[in-house]
Amino acid sequence: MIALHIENIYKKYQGKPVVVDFSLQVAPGEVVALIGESGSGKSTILKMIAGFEKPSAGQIHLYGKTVYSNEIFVEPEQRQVAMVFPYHALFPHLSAEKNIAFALQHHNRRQKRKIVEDMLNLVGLLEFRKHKPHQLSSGQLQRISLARSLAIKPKLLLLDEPLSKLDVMLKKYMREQIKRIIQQTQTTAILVTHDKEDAFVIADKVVVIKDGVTQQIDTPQKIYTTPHNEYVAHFFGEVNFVEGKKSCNGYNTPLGMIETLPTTENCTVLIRPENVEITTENSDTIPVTIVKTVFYGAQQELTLELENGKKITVFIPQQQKIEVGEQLFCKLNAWDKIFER
Ligand SMILES: Nc1ncnc2c1ncn2[C@@H]1O[C@H](COP(=O)(O)OP(=O)(O)OP(=O)(O)O)[C@@H](O)[C@H]1O
Repeated sequence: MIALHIENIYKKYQGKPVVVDFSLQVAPGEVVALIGESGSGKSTILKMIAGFEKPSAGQIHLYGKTVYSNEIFVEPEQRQVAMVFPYHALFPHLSAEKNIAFALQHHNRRQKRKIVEDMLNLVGLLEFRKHKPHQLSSGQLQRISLARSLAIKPKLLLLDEPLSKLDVMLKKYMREQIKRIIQQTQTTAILVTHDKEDAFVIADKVVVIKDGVTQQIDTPQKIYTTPHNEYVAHFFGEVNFVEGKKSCNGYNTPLGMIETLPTTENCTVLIRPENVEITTENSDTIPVTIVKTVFYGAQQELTLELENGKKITVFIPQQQKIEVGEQLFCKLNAWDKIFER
């Protein structure tokens, strides 16, 4: 059984395509993150799943039932889909428990009390049940909002940038809380984010979108280690690209020989900053000049200039003392991916 099956949906606004031939299958209990730059069409996809927007073409099925096609449009309230927004959107005059109970219009009092208590326990806020929104912190508000969405046992939970308004420390904590709560309730969920850590920590599967077009659908590990293209590689952190030319036992690059079986004349090699080492050793190494250093706490980021003028970014431990202007050497410890051309 597939929980959510999206087939080739398109969306245009004023003639401009914002979602192009988007397809996705989500298994029950799976958590999928849609990630992309601002304006890439993520929220539009979420709105089409919820039924707040109609696709220009394509089909959407929820647990085998078609909720959108040329002939069919199931209203949002009939889809059993819940949505969590970055702004918690709780009623300010109602307590936490009443906000959660509000979603449970079709239950009797006893059922309501039980579900509300279960939900407050789930999000770890039972003792705050009588608090009104203004008496709760941002993280607590977001957890109550999640509890309210989950109270109706939705077939699908849609999370639109739920952590974007939180500070860094709270974001990290809430990421883990959301993951735990979703796992514990075995909820099928789609998360929209532009933060790679949200996607990597919370999701089982990540969809990278650029200008409405899917670039890759994969596990977080595969997205990071085997990106389909240079855009995906770039999106998930600092990367270097160097040009390679075919030679008898690999590709020749400005960072040395990459030993592999060359299949094309030219290639671009993806090298992550952690795979380049700085050394004073001048044999089997490449001479470089340090042109920039940036302190990031546990590590520092260096910009190196090769003899041909090409600049490379590397990360080194904070303890290694290196100054701008120093002439040193670098060594390639590993390469990440070859894009053949
Ligand atoms: N109702 C609308 N009418 C016209 N254009 C719209 C409408 N809603 C969204 N758009 C446009 O569609 C494109 C995709 O918007 P969308 O909100 O889906 O992107 P997003 O990836 O979610 O961005 P963000 O991360 O900033 O929320 C944008 O160019 C946006 O301006």
